Amino acid sequence: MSTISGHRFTKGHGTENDFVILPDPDGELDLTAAEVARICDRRAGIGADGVLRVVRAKAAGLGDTGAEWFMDYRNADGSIAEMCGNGVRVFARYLVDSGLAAAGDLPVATRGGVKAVSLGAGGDVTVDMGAPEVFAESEAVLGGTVHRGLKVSMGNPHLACLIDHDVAALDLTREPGFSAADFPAGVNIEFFRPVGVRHVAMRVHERGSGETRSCGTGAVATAVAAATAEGLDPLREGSSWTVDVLGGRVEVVFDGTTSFLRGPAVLVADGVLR
Ligand SMILES: N[C@@H](CCC[C@H](N)C(=O)O)C(=O)O
Repeated sequence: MSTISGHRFTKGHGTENDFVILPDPDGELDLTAAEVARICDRRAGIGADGVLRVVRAKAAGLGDTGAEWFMDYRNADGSIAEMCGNGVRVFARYLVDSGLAAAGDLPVATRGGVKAVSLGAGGDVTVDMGAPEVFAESEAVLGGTVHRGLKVSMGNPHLACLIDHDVAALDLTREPGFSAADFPAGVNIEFFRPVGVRHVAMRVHERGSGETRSCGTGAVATAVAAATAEGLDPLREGSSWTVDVLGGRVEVVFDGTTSFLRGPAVLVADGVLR
């Protein structure tokens, strides 16, 4: 197994949820949590919310999933997560821009299942995020205030809390409190407020990464909670949502069967790790 020293990387982001992309087609990189944390360090490293290791599904030991590529996603603290909605869009952009896949429709294997990603002629990338799993309500505690929220799984765990004031006023420098009984593996916590018709503003504290400027799975979980708060059933009724995040805007569509996430995915730099 090789070390990461001398390894090539690409930096990219989706609405400023940023990632270091490590190409490892043959699965030779034995990436440790400490190495990921060092890469993601914003002062001593390159800086990112997470790492996307690009590995052939076969080399990752996956059976026949129908996807040639596996997104090995890691949070900034080195922990592993099942899914990353912005990450998989940036991952697909990387595959296409580096000639590893053709534009159009592209299946990508993740720990949360195979996701169908499509890259059109413009800069936006859309991913079929699958049907959200909706559970009961739970609570987050922020600055001594208890916020009720909806527990949603997008492959990874979310608690989406509707609040009644501007999301800009929130202090997310520290992890909000949550029920360890409801979320034994930790949770990504979204706070959102309606700002228009089927249009919400959201901020997020991500498990393993802290506050980020966007979260794709979180945007879908938020749209689920916003639709539910309006008396809609996002699993059965179609609706489209605009989600404003600190790093821009993404769109979420429910078609009665599945959910789609659309937004920009941008590559900004290439380099070599020392
Ligand atoms: N930013 C991602 C989610 C990344 C994983 C998350 N921090 C977790 O631990 O579940 C997204 O765009 O979905």
